[in-house]
Parts: sequence; C-alpha cells; structure tokens
Amino acid sequence: MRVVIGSKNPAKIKAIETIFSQYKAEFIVMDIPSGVAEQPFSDAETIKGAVNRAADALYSGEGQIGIGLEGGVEKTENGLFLCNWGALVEKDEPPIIAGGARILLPEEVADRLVKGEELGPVMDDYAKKQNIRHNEGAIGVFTNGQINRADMFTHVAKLLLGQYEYRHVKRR
Ligand SMILES: O=P(O)(O)OP(=O)(O)OP(=O)(O)OC[C@H]1O[C@@H](n2cnc3c(O)ncnc32)[C@H](O)[C@@H]1O
Ligand SMILES: [Mg+2]
Repeated sequence: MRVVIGSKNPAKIKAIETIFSQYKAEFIVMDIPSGVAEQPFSDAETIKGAVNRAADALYSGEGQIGIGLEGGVEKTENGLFLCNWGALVEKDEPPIIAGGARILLPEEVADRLVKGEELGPVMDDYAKKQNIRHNEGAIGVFTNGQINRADMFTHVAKLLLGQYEYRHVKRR
C-alpha cells in the first residue's frame, strides 16, 4: 500500500505513519499546498484544505491512498475553536473525512487571528517557544501536554483508516 502524505509537518507524518504501519505501507511525504488560506477560518474551509491536499497527494505521489491533514479555526458563539480535519482519498471513491478534537482558544490568541495573523507564529510568540506547530501544537500548549498535535492527528488517522477498512470490508 503506497500512502502519500500531503505535508512535511513532522506532527502529521508521525501520526499517519504510526497508524498506517499496521499495514505493509510505503510512505511518501510531499509538501502539497492546501489550496485554501494559510489560516483557514471555518470547518468548511479546513475540510476543503484537507481534501485538496489528499487528492493532490494521491495524484502527485502516484499512490493508492492520499492523505491530507489541515488545521484551522471555527468561529462560534462561545469563541474561536481550534479545529483539525483529515481526508483520505483513493481513486474513483468519494473522500473519507474525519475531524479532530477541538478546544477553545484564549481570547488573546483568538483576537490576533481575527486581525489576520496565523496561529503558528502567534503561538510561538504567545508561549515564547519556537516551531510549536511542528511539535506539541496549540492543543499541546493549552492542554498542558495531555494531548499534543501528533496525538490529536493520531486519532484523526485512526478515524480515517477505520472508515477505509469499513468501506472495503463492507463490499466483500
Ligand atoms: O506544513 P503544513 O502541513 O502546512 O503544516 P502547518 O503547521 O502549517 O499546519 P496547517 O497548514 O494544517 O495549519 C493551518 C494554520 O494553522 C496553524 N496551526 C494549526 N494548528 C496549529 C497548532 O496546533 N499549533 C500551532 N499552529 C497551528 C498553522 O501554523 C497554520 O498557520
Ligand atoms: Mg500550513
């Protein structure tokens, strides 16, 4: 099984490799653009980014499976939630989609995003650290490390693989 991952972010790669290594999988890692804003601002836009990346990864990497993982935020009446979405695309099938855990962002961080900044650099500045998006992620910072970005994407990867299995088992 040739699995093409549409990102070079280590937190994303780790999650996919951990879960998909249950199969004899060959992993190809490619930096694929999401085709949406650098900072997606709704679930719909974030899903679109994940699906775009998965479809482009499948095509560009000539795999059996293309995977896209995308982070964004969703405005609600309770404030701005961190959201993450994953997509798995295979040839001639509709995309499989799964969402990750979500938490509310502190107002101080949310305000900066609303003003047009990106979460990655805002988090580094806020937490006085470097490259949080490649490591624990915002979710790791705000959950005191209980769930880091790779953990969160590992759950998304399981949701994707499980639905893929269900699709193929069901048709036997
Ligand atoms: O290389 P890619 O795959 O693009 O990885 P990325 O870290 O940029 O991640 P996304 O494009 O999926 O995320 C969209 C934006 O939100 C930021 N972001 C998302 N989740 C984050 C997190 O948990 N911690 C820090 N920044 C995050 C990210 O830096 C981007 O500005
Ligand atoms: Mg990005």
